[in-house]
Amino acid sequence: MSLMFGKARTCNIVTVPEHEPSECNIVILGAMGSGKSALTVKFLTKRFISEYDPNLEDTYSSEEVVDQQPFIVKVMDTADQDGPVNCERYLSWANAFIIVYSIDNRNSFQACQQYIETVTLYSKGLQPDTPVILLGNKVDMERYRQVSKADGAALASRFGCRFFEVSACLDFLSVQHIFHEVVREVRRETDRSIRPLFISEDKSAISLSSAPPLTACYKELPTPATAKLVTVKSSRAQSKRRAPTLTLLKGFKIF
Ligand SMILES: Nc1nc2c(ncn2[C@@H]2O[C@H](COP(=O)(O)OP(=O)(O)OP(=O)(O)O)[C@@H](O)[C@H]2O)c(=O)[nH]1
Repeated sequence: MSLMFGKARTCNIVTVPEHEPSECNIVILGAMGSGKSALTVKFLTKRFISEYDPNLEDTYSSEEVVDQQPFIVKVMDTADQDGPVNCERYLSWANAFIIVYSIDNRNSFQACQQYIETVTLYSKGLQPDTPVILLGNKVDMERYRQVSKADGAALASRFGCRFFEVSACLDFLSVQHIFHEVVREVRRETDRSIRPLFISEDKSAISLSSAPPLTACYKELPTPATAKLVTVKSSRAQSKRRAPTLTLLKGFKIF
């Protein structure tokens, strides 16, 4: 078991028995209203939510197949109210971060910088590296765009992050593609950190290409709610919104 809090991250690299999926913990960060929950639910259920409980924060789990390899993807949909505070709960748990802003809200973009700085500072020097993906959401709101694609790309490149734009309310495959790209990044980083080149006696380099599949670093807490059929285990507060909607999966109200 590795520690949940504190900077010293123990990397439990374990050999995965054949047929057992690897695990990948993804944390979604960003300003309130940027679309973190909508993206999470779209990925898990292929559906777009337009009303939700902004105080809910939980972790969901979904079985995914990425490049013919099974993964258990755990997604923590965070609910920070005022930027990155009390980040310990996710920093040491994450294998990757998706930092979301809304392209029609400049403030949400500015908030991303703080998140990127926080997570990159934390991850500096850790092995494997923790990929960070910057994601401009709500491209369906092009008319109201306040953050150009070039601005998004520039911020991402400043911190060495991948960058995408998407809409949680448009096609599912684009959203799924981003989550799968995150899994690929994590797998690449994990492979890079656990498959060093060995110099044999005759000085020729051989890689461990025949090594069995290995998991990403998986930290045991927090316990995820099981998803695909998502369940929500906890609420930090009662919902502020009381629209007459079908309440499905507890927190998420899907029209
Ligand atoms: N037009 C449009 N609206 C979106 C999109 N994604 C989310 N929304 C809407 O934006 C609002 C905020 O979305 P959420 O997913 O709840 O945002 P959040 O980042 O989880 O917000 P907090 O829980 O408050 O941190 C909701 O009204 C959503 O319906 C999108 O891609 N396009």
